[in-house]
Amino acid sequence: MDYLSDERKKSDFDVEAMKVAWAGSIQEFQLSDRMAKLVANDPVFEKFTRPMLGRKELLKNTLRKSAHAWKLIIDLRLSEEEAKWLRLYVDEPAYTDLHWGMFIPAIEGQGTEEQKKKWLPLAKKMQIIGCYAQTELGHGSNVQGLETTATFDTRTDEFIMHSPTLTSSKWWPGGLGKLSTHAVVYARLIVGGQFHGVHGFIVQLRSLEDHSPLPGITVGDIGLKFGNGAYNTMDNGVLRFDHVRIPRNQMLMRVSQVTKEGKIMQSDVPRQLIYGTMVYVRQTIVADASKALSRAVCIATRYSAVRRQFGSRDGGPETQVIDYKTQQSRLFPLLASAYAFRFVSEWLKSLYLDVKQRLEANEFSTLPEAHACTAGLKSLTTTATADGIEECRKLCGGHGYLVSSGLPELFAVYIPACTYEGDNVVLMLQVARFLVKTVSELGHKKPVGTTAYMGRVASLMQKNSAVQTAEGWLNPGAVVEAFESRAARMAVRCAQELAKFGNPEEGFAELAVDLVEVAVSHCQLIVVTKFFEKLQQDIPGKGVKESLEVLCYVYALFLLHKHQGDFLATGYLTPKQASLANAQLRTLYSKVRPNAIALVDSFSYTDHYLGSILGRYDGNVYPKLYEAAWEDPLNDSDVIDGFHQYVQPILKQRLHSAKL
Ligand SMILES: CCCCCCCCCCCCCCCCCC(=O)SCCNC(=O)CCNC(=O)[C@H](O)C(C)(C)COP(=O)(O)OP(=O)(O)OC[C@H]1O[C@@H](n2cnc3c(N)ncnc32)[C@H](O)[C@@H]1OP(=O)(O)O
Ligand SMILES: Cc1cc2nc3c(=O)[nH]c(=O)nc-3n(C[C@H](O)[C@H](O)[C@H](O)COP(=O)(O)OP(=O)(O)OC[C@H]3O[C@@H](n4cnc5c(N)ncnc54)[C@H](O)[C@@H]3O)c2cc1C
Repeated sequence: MDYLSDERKKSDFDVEAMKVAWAGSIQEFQLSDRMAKLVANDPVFEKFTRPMLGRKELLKNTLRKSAHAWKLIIDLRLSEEEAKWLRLYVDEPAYTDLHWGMFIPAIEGQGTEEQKKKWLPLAKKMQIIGCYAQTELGHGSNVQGLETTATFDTRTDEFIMHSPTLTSSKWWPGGLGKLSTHAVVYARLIVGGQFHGVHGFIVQLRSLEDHSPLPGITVGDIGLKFGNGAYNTMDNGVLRFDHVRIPRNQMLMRVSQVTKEGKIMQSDVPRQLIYGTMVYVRQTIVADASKALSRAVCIATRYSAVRRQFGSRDGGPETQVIDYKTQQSRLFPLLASAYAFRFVSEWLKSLYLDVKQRLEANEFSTLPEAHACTAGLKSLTTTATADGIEECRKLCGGHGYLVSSGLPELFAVYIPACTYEGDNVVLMLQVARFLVKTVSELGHKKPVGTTAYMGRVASLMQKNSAVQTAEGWLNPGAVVEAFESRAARMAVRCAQELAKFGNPEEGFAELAVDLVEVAVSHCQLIVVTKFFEKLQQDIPGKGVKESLEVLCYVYALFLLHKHQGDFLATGYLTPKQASLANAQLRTLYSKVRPNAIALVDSFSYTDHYLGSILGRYDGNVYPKLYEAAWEDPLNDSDVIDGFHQYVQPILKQRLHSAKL
């Protein structure tokens, strides 16, 4: 029985067409759908018991799933795209993520043609397993502060990899702890006693015969992480080198080369390319944010339609909690954010592919913008998603706290995204630097791309909002101009404050909090703009574009309401205009309400992928929750192990003293 069928009948758009809009194209939808079903129907990929497994059992289970996934990739001759979808739906972090997601891209981006020819075939056939060993016990954010050394020995034509201090121990790399045979290790290049910056080196860590660590290498797992199951399926590791020698040609040499004689040769490739793998991964993390948030929102929306509380005076049905305005004001902006992040990630992927092509042709002019966009959007979307998943847990009341709701594990697995691949504050400060530089160059350099609006800074500083009515806010021009003016005014004001400092670095440190706010406002502008640009495209299907339009306004006006202090303080909006935006937001929530279930159905998630009793497609929540309780190992027997030893004596003592 479908307990949500009445809800599904309320929607006024074509859900199948929306599924295609969400996926990006019919081909992408079919591909994703095929992989989702393949995983859901395969018992090896069962995941309900995962949070109850001990660490060793858990990791072994992950290895079994990874091996099975690899066998499917080979046997079914899956394409790279299909393999990515398969990985998504298997839904379990594993050492293979870092192998495919960072080790291989690092070699592709920073290796010479010769190096790529040697290492990539081995890696792509998984004849070696690699990880990305950058972070150390003492430094993660400050990459230039890494302490591991790679000292060139001209006599033997080798680098000596060494960990000179405790804090130089590599710490955190996924896949390093127990599985990797190789790593791209980031270390200080020392030639002729001189430091020449941090570079990547391919280092073999374990024997390809018996997997034991090679001489001079100490390697292991760093221990349990937050939550049950969750990211504990990953062997994040610690690694130390004791004067380990590697051949010279294992330094990744696309950016700088070291000759046999110990000469450093700089190519015309900018140094920043050493950070290139991070640009790639940050871009994929934005896409992952929309997936994680949409998943949490799907659970919370379906459950909010099933759950009833209060409101019945005559014995009739109580109110569905989704009908409370407060519930809508917390849930619908998250639903809109999931769609907004999906579309901005689509745009970011195209920006990245363009930059990648240019980099391959040694054209580097767009790298700074790509860095600012990937860093900023990674930071913005992961922060909102982590907070959003927790909000979804609260939207599900007490039952949201049960592991069977799927939300605790989703939260635990997701939150490190705010830290890995760059701490979110550190990344926003990178965006701020880029914006300050853009403002300082306005006189002689025309800003392009996502900062093009800065070119109209004079008019953005003068013109105020013309909105007079709540309906006036349903105008893309009015909304985008509001976000542009806020971002431009905040950036200019910050640049003026910075100019008061004699030492710019001192000013940057002192004004860091304001600078982060400027960066956030710029990134929100990007997301809002890209959502409106998406709506300019041909989006087929009855009512699909109209529903997306409503979500786009919800996203933008929710942000405007949340940050109205900025809009008011910059003088672009009057308090009346801000309250008109809020009134419009309430109207928009009423428009979302009948479509809410259909909008989450459009994600096309299987019950397996959602992994949530509260988010079941059929809404059959209560019987399934009740059933699941009895499957808990504690309910295997009526009297629990330990009772006779530890509890009964206390009870008996009470009986004894009661008699007294
Ligand atoms: C087939 C199967 C498929 C399977 C698929 C599986 C998919 C799985 C996906 C992968 C899963 C991933 C799981 C996550 C794992 C986490 C891994 C990590 O955390 S790894 C560890 C991650 N660790 C971190 O993220 C560390 C974070 N820290 C950093 O990135 C840096 O230290 C820093 C940026 C903060 C400072 O840098 P620093 O050099 O000290 O100082 P400055 O600030 O002065 O910058 C100098 C100049 O460089 C510029 N620039 C900077 N960055 C970039 C860039 N990326 N680019 C370009 N440019 C960049 C900057 O703009 C400036 O330019 P200019 O003004 O001179 O023109
Ligand atoms: C689950 C997980 C997986 C990971 N996987 C890998 C991996 O595969 N490979 C790898 O190399 N690394 C990996 N990492 C490490 C990760 O990339 C780093 O933890 C991350 O870059 C943050 O660096 P940090 O730990 O040094 O934080 P810190 O920089 O020490 O951050 C601590 C606090 O200081 C603040 N802070 C730091 N610098 C500044 C500044 N300049 N201005 C203002 N505030 C600042 C931060 O905002 C934060 O609040 C992983 C981490 C996690 C949690």
